[in-house]
Amino acid sequence: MTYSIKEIFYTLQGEGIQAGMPAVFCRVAGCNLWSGRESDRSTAICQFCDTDFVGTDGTFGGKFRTAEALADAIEAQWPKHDDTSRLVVVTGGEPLLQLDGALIDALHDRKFRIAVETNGTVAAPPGIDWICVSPKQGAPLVQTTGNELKLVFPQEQLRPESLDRSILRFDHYLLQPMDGPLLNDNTQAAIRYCQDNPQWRLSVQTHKIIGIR
Ligand SMILES: C[S@@+](CC[C@H](N)C(=O)[O-])C[C@H]1O[C@@H](n2cnc3c(N)ncnc32)[C@H](O)[C@@H]1O
Ligand SMILES: Nc1nc2[nH]cc(C(=O)O)c2c(=O)[nH]1
Ligand code: SF4
Ligand SMILES: [Mg+2]
Repeated sequence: MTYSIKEIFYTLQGEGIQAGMPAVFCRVAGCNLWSGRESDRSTAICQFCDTDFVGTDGTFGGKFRTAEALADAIEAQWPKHDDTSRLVVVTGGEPLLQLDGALIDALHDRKFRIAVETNGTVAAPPGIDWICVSPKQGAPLVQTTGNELKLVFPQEQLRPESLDRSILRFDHYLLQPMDGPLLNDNTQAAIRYCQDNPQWRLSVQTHKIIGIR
C-alpha cells in the first residue's frame, strides 16, 4: 500500500500522559471527519481541528510506496546513537486509515515503540504499543480500549459524564482544553471539572506553550 504522509518531525510529545517524551511524529494526510479545507469546516463532523493534514508537502512528507521506505524515513529522524528508547507517534489526520500491519512490523523491526493519536472511529490493528483515543461528538466510537482517552473539552454533545464508562477500558482519562478563541475559558473549565471529578486529569498542549512543534 502507498502511504500518504504530510510530515515527519522529531519533537517531544506535547500532550497526554506521555508529555515530555522525545518522539518522531509521523502525520498522515487525510481524515474521515473533515476534508481539511477551511471552506468545509462549518459542515464537518469535527470542527475544532488545530492541524493542517492536507497533502504531502510538509517536512519530509511525501508518498511512500512501501512500509520499509516509510519506516526508514522515520528512523532517519532518531538520534543515531540511541536504539533503546525509540518512540514514534503516528497521528494525522486520522492515522488508523493508513497504519497497517506491514508498517507496524517495519517500525518494530527498527526497535520503535509505536503510539497513535486516533479519533477512535476506526478499529486499531493489533501490535500498537500505545493507543490514545480522542472521541469526537457526532462520530461513532469504535475503538473503546486503549492506554489513554483524551477528550477535547468542552464538546457540547459529548460531555465527560455522558461517556459510557462501562464499555470503556482505558488506563487514563484526560480532558484537553479546546484550543481556539476560548482557550483560556476552556482551560479554567477543564481545571474545575478535573478537581470536581478526580478520575479525570488535565492534558495541556505543552508544545504550544514551550514553542516546539
Ligand atoms: C489533530 S488530531 C489527529 C489525530 C486524530 N485524528 C484525533 O483526532 O485524535 C491530534 C490531537 O489533537 C487534538 N485536537 C485537535 N484539535 C484540537 C483543539 N482545537 N484543541 C485541543 N486539542 C485538539 C485531537 O483531539 C487529538 O487528540
Ligand atoms: N509536540 C507535539 N505533540 C503532539 N501530541 C499530539 C499531537 C498531534 O498533533 O497529534 C502533537 C503535535 O502536533 N506536536
Ligand atoms: S478527527 Fe482529528 S485530524 Fe480529523 S479533523 Fe478532528 S482533530 Fe483533526
Ligand atoms: Mg497537534
